[in-house]
Amino acid sequence: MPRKKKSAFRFGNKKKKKDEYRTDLLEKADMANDRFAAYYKAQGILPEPDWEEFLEAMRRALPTTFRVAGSRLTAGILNENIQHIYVPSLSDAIFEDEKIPPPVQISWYPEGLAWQFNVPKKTLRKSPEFKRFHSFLVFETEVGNISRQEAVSMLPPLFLDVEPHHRVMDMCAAPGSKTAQLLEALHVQDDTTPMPSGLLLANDSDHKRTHMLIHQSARLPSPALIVTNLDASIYPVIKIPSSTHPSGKEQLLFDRILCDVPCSGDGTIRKNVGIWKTWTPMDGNGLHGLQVRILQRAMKLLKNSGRIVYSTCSLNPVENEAVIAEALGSNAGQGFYLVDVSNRLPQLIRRPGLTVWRPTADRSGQGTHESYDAMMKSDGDDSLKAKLTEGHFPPKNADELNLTRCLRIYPHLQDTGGFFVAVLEKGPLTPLTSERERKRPAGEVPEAVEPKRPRLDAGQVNARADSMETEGAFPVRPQQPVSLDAESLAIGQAGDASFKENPYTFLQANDPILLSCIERLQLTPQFPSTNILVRNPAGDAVRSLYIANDIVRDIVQNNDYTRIRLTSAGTKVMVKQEAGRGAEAQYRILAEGLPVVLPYLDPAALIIGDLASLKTLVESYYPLCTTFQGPFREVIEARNPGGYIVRFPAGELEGTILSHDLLLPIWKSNVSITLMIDKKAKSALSLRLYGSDITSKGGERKDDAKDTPNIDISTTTGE
Ligand SMILES: C[S@@+](CC[C@H](N)C(=O)[O-])C[C@H]1O[C@@H](n2cnc3c(N)ncnc32)[C@H](O)[C@@H]1O
Repeated sequence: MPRKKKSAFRFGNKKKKKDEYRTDLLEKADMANDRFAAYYKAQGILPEPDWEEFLEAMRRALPTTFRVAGSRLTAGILNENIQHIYVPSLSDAIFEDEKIPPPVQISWYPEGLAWQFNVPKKTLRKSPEFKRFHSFLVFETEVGNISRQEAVSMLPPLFLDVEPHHRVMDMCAAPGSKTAQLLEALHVQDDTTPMPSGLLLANDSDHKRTHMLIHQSARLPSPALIVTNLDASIYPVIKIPSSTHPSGKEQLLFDRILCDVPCSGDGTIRKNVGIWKTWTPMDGNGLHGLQVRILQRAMKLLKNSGRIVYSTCSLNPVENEAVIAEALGSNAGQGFYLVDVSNRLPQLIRRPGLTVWRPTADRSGQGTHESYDAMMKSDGDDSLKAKLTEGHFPPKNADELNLTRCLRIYPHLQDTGGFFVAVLEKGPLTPLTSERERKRPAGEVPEAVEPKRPRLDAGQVNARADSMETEGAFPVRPQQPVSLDAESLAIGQAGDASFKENPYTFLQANDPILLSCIERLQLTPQFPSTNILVRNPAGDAVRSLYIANDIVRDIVQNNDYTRIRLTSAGTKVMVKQEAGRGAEAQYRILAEGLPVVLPYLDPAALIIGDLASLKTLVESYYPLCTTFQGPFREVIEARNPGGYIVRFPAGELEGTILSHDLLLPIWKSNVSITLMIDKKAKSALSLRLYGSDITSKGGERKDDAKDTPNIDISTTTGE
């Protein structure tokens, strides 16, 4: 429940202005917690002179930050629009006699694609200069071209260095802001190769949240994406065909793994101000065990020479350096080490990881101990001592582990949230492990890699809120409990009957529906017919056809879908469309599936449009074919009812500039056509092209195209 706004007047005018940015006012005097102060001072996370500045920053509202997302081409165009149209138009903005600062680029984010601005929401909505920018942000966010994400939350994917051929796992992925970044990296060569050979396996143990993740990732539709719903700490072996043995299978190992683990989230206190009231050292203590097990599991799933990024939005060393140290300690001899990333993102101000810290099981934050032995020898309550393990404490070999290579980000350094990142790599095999590998018969899945049943932490763990949910994109409580119940722990080799999602089935390449689809849509012989899936128990081509790349197909075909709790695979590319009066239903290519299908579309199938026709299609929902002029009208009048792709060549008309060719799907009925993109995407396109939303609202018919079916142009996923 949002807190009731309290008056900010008692701070006087100057203070009031700063607090205007808050949506959830808690009086500044209440933004204090003795337990927090006692504990973090004892940890020595900062030099004493920095403490007040740090606390002051922790109490200020977080600036709005966003990232220009989506495909490289769209991102480039949008970023130029922000830089050359919106920023200049906002440079002299005055609101209530005060000059408002325009958005600025976040200095350390590559290619200037991330932005920060400190403007109260009220100003955004009321000031005319900001209103247009606000609409732009809203529409482009809706269509996935802009991701409102906390600046520090953008860091882990940057350190992961994902390439299009990598097999990547995002172990705790929901709601998916980092998954989106990883997908973008996987698709970075989309202009030439829209079907990357790599994989992104995004997982979350919370079923509801996996659906947020799917919704979120649908904004960058990918044939390389799989979503599963499992406990990452006991993630099962995924089998794929052996690369060396024709009929054998091998374990899927990953080149890159992101462990953005559940944490206490005290680094998000600037937006989750409720943490001020509730924080105790026990929040982090209780999560340490799960965090270690997730990281240890990731280490088992990593290829040699692979990379793991471990991150939290917590400042607590027990959730950070202690986890890294314990996981490295338990994998000694496996070639893991902390990577020195001090030369990466030079504009990012960071502090080194800690080598000493002082855990406590005392809720007051007092009674900290330098080591496990010291705690055990101390007077005090044994039941409290039992809450801490040796792993909560600094290891004796902290220097050897290079814990200072971890990154700590503090709010006062660059006006961000608090964050922790560690980059781990696995070097080449040690002689001992190489020997074991050599002895295993070719193609055999090693048994030892299946996770053991872990020791359970007492009670439940709290999943921390991440940027998207608290920024209002999803109505989820920030501290959602995730239970580690016996059932989820039992997922091993056997299927999971409690899993209720529909299975995916690949169509035969000679499936008659698929063949007729290929013929009607004029797809070339190179179209990957063996990579088309449907989602229903019978495996029938019902309403939607999905496409997956080869590695996704291998996973779906070689693993029981209930065992891996397969929640999503590949991306939807075609749907069956009712064709209206008397005509037969047929499949059409979805706008979001177009980038993947386009390379297989016979160029003769494309209709060439013009900028005047584009404007008509954007303005109205079902314009009659007779509304159009010239060659475009001739071509569409000659076509049978059905779905087509129109190429609008780059050009200029009456001040409207189309800088790149635009490809859009249309549906042609007997007498009218309609643009097959959803309303928000259409509004975003309109704003980009014409500077305002010229679309007719609500999709009412402005003509008498009575034969036009009511077309569902939503972009939701699922059958
Ligand atoms: C910090 S959030 C992840 C945020 C996400 N990476 C993003 O950028 O949007 C942690 C996530 O871990 C999930 N989680 C908690 N326990 C888990 C477990 N044992 N296995 C997998 N996911 C878990 C929670 O449901 C939550 O979505």
